[in-house]
Amino acid sequence: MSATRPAPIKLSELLRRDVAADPMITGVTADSRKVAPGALFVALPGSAADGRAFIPQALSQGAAAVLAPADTDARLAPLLITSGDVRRAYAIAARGFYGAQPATCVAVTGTNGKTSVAAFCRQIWAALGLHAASMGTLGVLAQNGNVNQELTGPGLTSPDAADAARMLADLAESGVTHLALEASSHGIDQRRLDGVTLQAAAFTNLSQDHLDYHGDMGAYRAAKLRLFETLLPRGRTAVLNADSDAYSSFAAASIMSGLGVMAVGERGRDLSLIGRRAVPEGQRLTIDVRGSLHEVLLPLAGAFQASNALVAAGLCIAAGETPERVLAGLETITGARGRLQRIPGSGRGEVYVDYAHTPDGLETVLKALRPHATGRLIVVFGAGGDRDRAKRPMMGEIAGRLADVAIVTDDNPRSEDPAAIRKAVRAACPAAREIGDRRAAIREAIEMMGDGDVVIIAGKGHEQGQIVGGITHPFDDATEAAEALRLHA
Ligand SMILES: CC(=O)N[C@H]1[C@@H](OP(=O)(O)OP(=O)(O)OC[C@H]2O[C@@H](n3ccc(=O)[nH]c3=O)[C@H](O)[C@@H]2O)O[C@H](CO)[C@@H](O)[C@@H]1O[C@H](C)C(=O)N[C@@H](C)C(=O)N[C@H](CCC(=O)O)C(=O)O
Ligand SMILES: Nc1ncnc2c1ncn2[C@@H]1O[C@H](COP(=O)(O)OP(=O)(O)OP(=O)(O)O)[C@@H](O)[C@H]1O
Ligand SMILES: N[C@H](CCC[C@H](N)C(=O)O)C(=O)O
Ligand SMILES: [Mg+2]
Repeated sequence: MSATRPAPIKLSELLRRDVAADPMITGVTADSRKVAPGALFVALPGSAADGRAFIPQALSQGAAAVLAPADTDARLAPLLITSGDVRRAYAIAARGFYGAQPATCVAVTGTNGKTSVAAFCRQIWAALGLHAASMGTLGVLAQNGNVNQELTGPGLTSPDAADAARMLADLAESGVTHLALEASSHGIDQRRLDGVTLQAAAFTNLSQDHLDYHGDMGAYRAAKLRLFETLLPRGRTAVLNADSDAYSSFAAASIMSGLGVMAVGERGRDLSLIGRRAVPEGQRLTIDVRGSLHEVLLPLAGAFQASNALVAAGLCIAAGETPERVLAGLETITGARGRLQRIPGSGRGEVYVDYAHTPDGLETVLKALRPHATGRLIVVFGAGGDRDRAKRPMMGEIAGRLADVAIVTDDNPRSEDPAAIRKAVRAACPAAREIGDRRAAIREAIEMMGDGDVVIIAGKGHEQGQIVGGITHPFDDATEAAEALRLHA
């Protein structure tokens, strides 16, 4: 991606407050290793380290000023500015420094479906002739007509605030006018997107994930609600999936925050899904847009993709496009990489790679594929290390109940003992097979696949590595599945 080099700006202008001295600031970063002369270093207390420990390093590398939490010792830096919400101050300063952003930015939050919704928005806008982009788990993808460009590769779902501000400025400079961002609960909680001006925001669903970070579902929901309560300016539109159990709390919070609510889904009153029929090319949707009926051929399978499609359509409408044009755009979309991705190459059954890594995601994808299996439904899955442990038996129970054959394998054990993770998963599906080596597990599933069987390889989707200890070993489910299909042709 082209590196935007904004002009230096006075510290007082950047922070919009009086300061003891007013140097010209040449960069904004929360990482001491990236400090260049003239930078504003933002010292953030984090989960693994306290950024204040790196103030001496930042100063020695030429930091012109330091922004830090309110309780920071003033003697730590010659020019120290404090803030009661230093992460928010960081995001706003980064935005101020980099300046530009695409004119229309929308954000989507929810446990599952963010990547899909962001990808759908980008494609709908591109189908309407707009220069569009998406930013999230798959990186930054830009689309202008039929030209697709991967500007950055997969990384955090919501990037660090300074990275996000720089990428938004780069996108604006390259002519992108419409951007859909994924807002992860970590990202919202850590204020990574507080500098982005949003035209609309959406919510897909809320189910269990990330309790290792948030502690309980109330705190997890509160993080997601912050997108509507704090980040989306009053008067704008919250696009909410009315089929989610959490809909009413998101609708109430949005109304209390002075937002308009666009309710979408089978129970949605604004974009209402009144009919859905599977066809070989995907599914035919009948959508009621405030009294006018529209037929849409969505070229994707699965009820959850219809739900994501409605949320994406709602966002594009809330951001200014007409329903007719947006619904026509839906007919052109393709699925996001690694989300219910069909791997070609078998005359016997069907093989899919999918990113289901939560209980609800796994249940949803198994239910979506069941109608495709005239034979058995075979699932290969695991659970991530250093992540929410309560998910493990829940995912095991779901696989045991909804699949005919479940194979428990490894999915990024990280610092944990892989066998212990598999044991926790299998506690709820004792009949499952256990094959720790993911390649062997995939080969076993494909070897046993017979006519009419469907194999689903869940959990890693687009990921290109298996993280064991601190090492990422190259690994790609789609490549492995294709190779296994070749071996067992
Ligand atoms: C728990 C978590 O979210 N951590 C993220 C967070 O780290 P942190 O603030 O806790 O940072 P830390 O490592 O404790 O360090 C504190 C501060 O010291 C600074 N530092 C550190 C070392 C040094 O030498 N110099 C220095 O200045 C760091 O830059 C940081 O500002 O901020 C960092 C910078 O933005 C992130 O890289 C880091 O992501 C870690 C690697 C991570 O794995 N995050 C995952 C859990 C995550 O955020 N996932 C979400 C959700 C995915 C989903 O949707 O399911 C995502 O948005 O991707
Ligand atoms: N609306 C939905 N409801 C339930 N499950 C879904 C939905 N959309 C997608 N999924 C499942 O969740 C998986 C992840 O989908 P997607 O990547 O779009 O979600 P995400 O919210 O971006 O995830 P992450 O938090 O990891 O970024 C999919 O592969 C699918 O199995
Ligand atoms: N954004 C999610 C992705 C999980 C993907 C799965 N493969 C795993 O490693 O658990 C997380 O970081 O929790
Ligand atoms: Mg995502």
